[in-house]
Amino acid sequence: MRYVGRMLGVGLTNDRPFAFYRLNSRSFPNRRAVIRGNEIYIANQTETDNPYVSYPVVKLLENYAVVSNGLQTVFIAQALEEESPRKALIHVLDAFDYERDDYSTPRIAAIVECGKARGWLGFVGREELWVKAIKLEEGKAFFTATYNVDGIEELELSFSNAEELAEKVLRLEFAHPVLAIGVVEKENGWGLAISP
Ligand SMILES: NC(=O)c1ncn([C@@H]2O[C@H](COP(=O)(O)O)[C@@H](O)[C@H]2O)c1NC=O
Repeated sequence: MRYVGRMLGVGLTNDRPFAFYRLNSRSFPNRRAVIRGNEIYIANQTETDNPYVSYPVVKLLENYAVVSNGLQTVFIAQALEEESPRKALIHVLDAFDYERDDYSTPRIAAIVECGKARGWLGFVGREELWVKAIKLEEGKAFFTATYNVDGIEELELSFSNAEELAEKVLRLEFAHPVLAIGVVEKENGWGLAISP
């Protein structure tokens, strides 16, 4: 089974944008996701000095939802107060750059906007930095990942709420699943769910 490390995506269902995150991990499988107000944190449960395994993974703003695999989540959210999603991703991913670990693990990020059939994905690795605005299509998701995904891939996803999205994402066939998070635009804001 393919190992993609951390993966995140954006999509559209029932005319509303959604985003998801799936944490796959070979080295640090003992992790939890914790909702605190309008943010979700990944908390590693074992003793380590690795600085990359506990981090804010989701931040919700009134009009945007930001998802990423590291500390950049909060900086992207902050940049969105002044800049477009495209500029926010370019500036923050360029500033943070890839992780200085044994794998030069890329930093990845996604943004969706309330009421818009548009999403943004970004990636910074050792060899490349890219940001793409994506026209979302009903029933489809577009995702990227830290390892073994070339750019952006598509998959079919249909669900009726954030819980079901998180469950379906966790069932996708990629190796070493730990947890999944669903973020869905609702009538009055964002819905969040974590699986398991
Ligand atoms: N964000 C994360 O959840 C995360 N988990 C692991 N990493 C980094 O990636 C390295 C490889 O981890 P793994 O073997 O679990 O794929 C880890 O040593 C760590 O530096 C992460 N950094 C980026 O994805």
